Amino acid sequence: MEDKASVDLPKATRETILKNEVIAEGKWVKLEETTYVDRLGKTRIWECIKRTTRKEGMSADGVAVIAVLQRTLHYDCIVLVKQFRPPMGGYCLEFPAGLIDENESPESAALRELEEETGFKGEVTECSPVLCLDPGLTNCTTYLVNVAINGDDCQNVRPKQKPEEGEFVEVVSLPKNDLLQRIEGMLNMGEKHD
Ligand SMILES: Nc1nc(=O)[nH]c2c1ncn2[C@H]1C[C@H](O)[C@@H](COP(=O)(O)OP(=O)(O)O)O1
Repeated sequence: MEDKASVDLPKATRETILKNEVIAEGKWVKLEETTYVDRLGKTRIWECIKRTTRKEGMSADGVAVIAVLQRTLHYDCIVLVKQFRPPMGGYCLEFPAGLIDENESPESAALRELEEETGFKGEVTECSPVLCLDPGLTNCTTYLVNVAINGDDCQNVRPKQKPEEGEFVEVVSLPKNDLLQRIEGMLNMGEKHD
């Protein structure tokens, strides 16, 4: 019998980028129009936001740090930061994060950003592959870096933040198990219960 779908559908080709045109550029980000050919051979345009800070050869723009604060006789806590985010017009609770400096490894960037934003010194336990967070909008990429903080260590007993100019960060530590339960609850939200 004839396979009708393969007769009716135009032949698919691989998508190709033709050009990137900068429409507007600021100090930190730029708006580009990307002209590409879709899988059916049609030429299309996509509006993209890119960071200006991405240098040639950099594997990702930034790091986000999943930091677990471990202390004797305390529940393990995830260290988060709360700060005003102008694009959101409000406060956001986030993993400590920041841009990777030139020639800096994701692990070093993670430990540096964690210390700057929270004062805690930690040890990297794992690093993710490069992740894209909003690929329909931006080519911005990040590593998720797991860090363990020994809260009993004297250098972590009274952590002192090292904020950059204009950076105002509040540290919020939440019990790891509570957070995991919440996430698990959210993942189960769509499931049927008897
Ligand atoms: N999109 C941005 N607009 C700005 O006006 N300024 C920005 C943007 N992204 C980063 N920055 C500035 C703010 C800081 O001075 C530096 C470094 O930021 P970093 O701490 O590495 O990252 P964030 O945690 O996302 O601020 O860049």
